[in-house]
Amino acid sequence: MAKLNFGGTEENVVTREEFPLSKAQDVLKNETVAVIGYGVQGPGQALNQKDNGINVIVGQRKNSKTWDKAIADGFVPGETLFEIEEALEKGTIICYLLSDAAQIELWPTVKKHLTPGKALYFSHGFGITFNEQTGIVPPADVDVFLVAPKGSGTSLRRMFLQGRGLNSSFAIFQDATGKAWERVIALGIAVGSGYLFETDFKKEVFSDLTGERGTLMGCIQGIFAAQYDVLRSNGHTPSEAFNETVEELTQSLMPLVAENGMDWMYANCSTTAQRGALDWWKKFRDATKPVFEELYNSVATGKESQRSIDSNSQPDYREKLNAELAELRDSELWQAGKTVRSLRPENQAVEA
Ligand SMILES: NC(=O)c1ccc[n+]([C@@H]2O[C@H](COP(=O)([O-])OP(=O)(O)OC[C@H]3O[C@@H](n4cnc5c(N)ncnc54)[C@H](O)[C@@H]3O)[C@@H](O)[C@H]2O)c1
Ligand SMILES: CC(C)(O)[C@@H](O)C(=O)O
Ligand SMILES: [Mg+2]
Ligand SMILES: [Mg+2]
Repeated sequence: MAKLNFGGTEENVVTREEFPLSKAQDVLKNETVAVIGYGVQGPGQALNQKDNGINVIVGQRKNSKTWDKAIADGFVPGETLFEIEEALEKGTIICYLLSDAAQIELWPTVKKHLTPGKALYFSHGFGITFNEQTGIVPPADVDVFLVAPKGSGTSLRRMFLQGRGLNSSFAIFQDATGKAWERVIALGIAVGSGYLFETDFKKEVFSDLTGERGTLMGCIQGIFAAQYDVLRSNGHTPSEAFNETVEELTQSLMPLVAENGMDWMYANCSTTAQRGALDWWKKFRDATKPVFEELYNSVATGKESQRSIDSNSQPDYREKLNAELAELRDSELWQAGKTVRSLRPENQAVEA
């Protein structure tokens, strides 16, 4: 494993150079990787493994939309697509990719099929870390590890098809066979990770829950809404407010940050903008830091996981979720966004 310097701290990472696909294929050549669940991560990970020449099968409930999606994606019933129990029986590595709440319900069935030497793979530290809430306690004679792609399963697949790779963290919770390390790294490469950085189950779930509730999803929508509202209440049009809040960020400035960091993006804006941004960023940091402290505490005390379990296990979960998503979709901000997106030249019909 290479040790790299991350801003002054040395950390372990595994690159594709160190662990090429050919090595992953060799490690996994006698394994049957059973991907259980075909929601968001399931398709990304299963398809990337299939395209990478790994012996992968999918376990999914028959007569479900995602069963049909798996067929449309090229998995063949009776050959590479099975009912969940059949896939659990055939798999030597079980990739447990149901939603975190659904993993609780299916756990007794999964456990039954975890015979000695098999491996249980997660993409999140949730089930194991919060085992008092989930009841997920694996037998001692199986390997237990995770590869957690740091992004949506949709991006994992898209980036793979573009010849790129999303980065993932990996962790080993239990090494029963003595081969957990090569198995987990091989899987990490096979699912399309660009590189893998080391963590443990608890750190993965604490950081992941914080990130998605924070800057990645929750906080960003919150600050978009706040700035948009201020602009609108001061008489700015929806198009101006949206462009100055969201469109410029996603289309122009964040790609520059992704390429070369925040200072470089600042350096490529006007001296006027630089002055203002440098004056204001610490004020925003100080205003939001207490909220992030509250959030981390809510994660670390198990409040967030319990809330996810309680709400995501309800039978009308999908309907309630759709209503909450509709509230966002129908808001003026995102309706303005829809029009703005339609105006991007690449989204306009080509003129004859
Ligand atoms: N969504 C992502 O992009 C993402 C990113 C990183 C990690 N993860 C982790 O990956 C894992 C899978 O997440 P996901 O978002 O792909 O899951 P998901 O919510 O898309 O659900 C996956 C599958 O679970 C099935 N399912 C739901 N309830 C079921 C039940 N009771 N019995 C049988 N099947 C059931 C659904 O049909 C679906 O096919 C989770 O641990 C999650 O935290 C997800
Ligand atoms: C894609 C995310 C937000 O990184 C993931 O953590 C998830 O739970 O979907
Ligand atoms: Mg997450
Ligand atoms: Mg995440």
